[in-house]
Amino acid sequence: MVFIAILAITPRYSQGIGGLHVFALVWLSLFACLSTTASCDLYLAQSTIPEAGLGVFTGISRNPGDILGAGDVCIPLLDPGTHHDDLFDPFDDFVWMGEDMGMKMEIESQVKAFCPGLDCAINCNLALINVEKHGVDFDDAGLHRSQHPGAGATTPYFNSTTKVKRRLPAGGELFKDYGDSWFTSRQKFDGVPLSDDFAVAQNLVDTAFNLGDANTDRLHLQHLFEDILIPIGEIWNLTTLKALPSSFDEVLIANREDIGMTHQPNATRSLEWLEVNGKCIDNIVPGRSTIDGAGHGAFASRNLPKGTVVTGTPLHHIPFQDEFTPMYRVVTRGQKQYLDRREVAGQQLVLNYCFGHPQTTLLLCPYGFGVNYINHNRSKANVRIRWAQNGITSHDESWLLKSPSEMLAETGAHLALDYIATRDIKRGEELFFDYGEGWEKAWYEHVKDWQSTKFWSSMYRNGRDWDSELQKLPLRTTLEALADPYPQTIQIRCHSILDEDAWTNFTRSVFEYGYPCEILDRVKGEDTDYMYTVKLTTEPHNEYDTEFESSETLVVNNVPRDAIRFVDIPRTSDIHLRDAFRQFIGLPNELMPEAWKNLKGKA
Ligand SMILES: C[S@@+](CC[C@H](N)C(=O)[O-])C[C@H]1O[C@@H](n2cnc3c(N)ncnc32)[C@H](O)[C@@H]1O
Repeated sequence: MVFIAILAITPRYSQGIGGLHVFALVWLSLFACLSTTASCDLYLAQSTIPEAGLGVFTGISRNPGDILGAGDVCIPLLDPGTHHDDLFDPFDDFVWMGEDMGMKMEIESQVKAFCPGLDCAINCNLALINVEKHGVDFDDAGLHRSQHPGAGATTPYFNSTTKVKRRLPAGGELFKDYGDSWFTSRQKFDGVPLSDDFAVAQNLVDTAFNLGDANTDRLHLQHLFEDILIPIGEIWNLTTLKALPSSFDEVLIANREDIGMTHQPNATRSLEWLEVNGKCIDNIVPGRSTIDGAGHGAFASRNLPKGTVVTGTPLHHIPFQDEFTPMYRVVTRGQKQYLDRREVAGQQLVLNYCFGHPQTTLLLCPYGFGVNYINHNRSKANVRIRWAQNGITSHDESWLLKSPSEMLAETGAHLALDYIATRDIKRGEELFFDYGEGWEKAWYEHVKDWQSTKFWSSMYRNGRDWDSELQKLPLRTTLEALADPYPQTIQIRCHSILDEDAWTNFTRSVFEYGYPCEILDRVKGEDTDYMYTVKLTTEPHNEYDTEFESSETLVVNNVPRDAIRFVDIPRTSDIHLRDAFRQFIGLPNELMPEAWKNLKGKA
């Protein structure tokens, strides 16, 4: 997403071929790619949008509804704007609202979601949105805080997938909608057409064609577009005019299909080009690790002969780790909570997913596909890492000569790693690499220290587990809960659609949160489940929710159980555990450049 859409300067394909032929040629050339067998279903390669960095391409044609990608992790970044100095945020252009990834209840303030893989690498082209976010699952991989030293050390938000919205030819670049505000909030995109501009331009094309018989009036139409509207668009800096097709051939395509299709040729690369210049990114599927307590792991999706580049990953650079990963203590004064910046209470979970080295302050966080699932195992290691080839997947060798301070000025990916199979790997085998001696030592020490405290939390269950376990039991009223309370880590929330005649049930998706509510009463009909009377407190206007200006209390009757759910209280989930394991992955000594060693002699 430093990978950016710069629609205004996207070059158009050449003009001057007869309209209908152009249309046929477009599709012929797009689907000619199909005759070549792709060895890979998804590639990472230079975007077709100029200056937009990397992009993701499909190796096969896709239809609406197809699910792409094996599903990557999503890592919560807790209140990052508060915990770290705002001077440098390497993740800024690469994160989603935590709320959209099911993370809203992690803390009461802002949570952002760092979702490597497709979520990080797909660019936005507002004229040709062809994919959308499909969903994230929640699964703590069976790591219970009373039994596993690994509880809270891995993200439970995983399997983040992407769905196809419109037909894609083999070789087509994927584009997701970042929303108009992503463009309007960045000065460099001033004058870029927004989604409404494309809608109006499409309407203009369709209206012009509807004015008369397209065959008899064709010359008039051609004149209208070529001699009037397109030149006016070049003179006047109107975004709607810029959204119009740039030739009459394209107008014909826009009328026959839609404006998006006029952008498809420029957004498509040949499979031969992708094989040479891209990196295959679908060799990995996630699953529960075969290592007890390690959470999820990465598995080979196909046989991978020794020497195969299993995957490649660009890296976010954090020049000074201490300015990004520490989390400060939260102090409560009256009704308000403050961060005490004098006391570091822990580290952001993302640390466990990044590479570091004791001799440098630099942290490198991979956002490639599936790489964040690969666990440590020295004896069973079947992949190793090496620097990517210069110029491929954003790797710039000159960055191996820069000091961490010199990296401060720039965000975006400038370094990249390849993961190489060190032996033949069979489809379905778990992938491992060596995180290094430092990591292993830290892990064993953590396991040793952790064991003494494991009994205190044996009763803990997260809100989602409570919700499904108590699904069939009547909910306790507030009075009953005084005598028989629910655990202090959970709260009850009711669906936010308040119309009593149309109660909307929670779908159990991770994205719905509702409002805090109390159960005042319940009644059971003869043939019906319990219905509840609830007191619901709407949440005041905040950046996510514009419905209520201030908090209101409402009593609602006849609320079904499916419109009520248990949710974690903020800051109580496993990732907030004080003794959760935090340790970066060791960058091997042989990959560690001298220029980065700003802690040499101090460590
Ligand atoms: C890059 S993540 C690997 C993916 C992770 N297992 C997950 O579920 O998201 C690194 C973290 O995985 C866990 N891990 C990796 N290898 C492990 C091992 N051999 N034993 C225990 N935990 C391991 C640790 O919590 C580590 O900090």
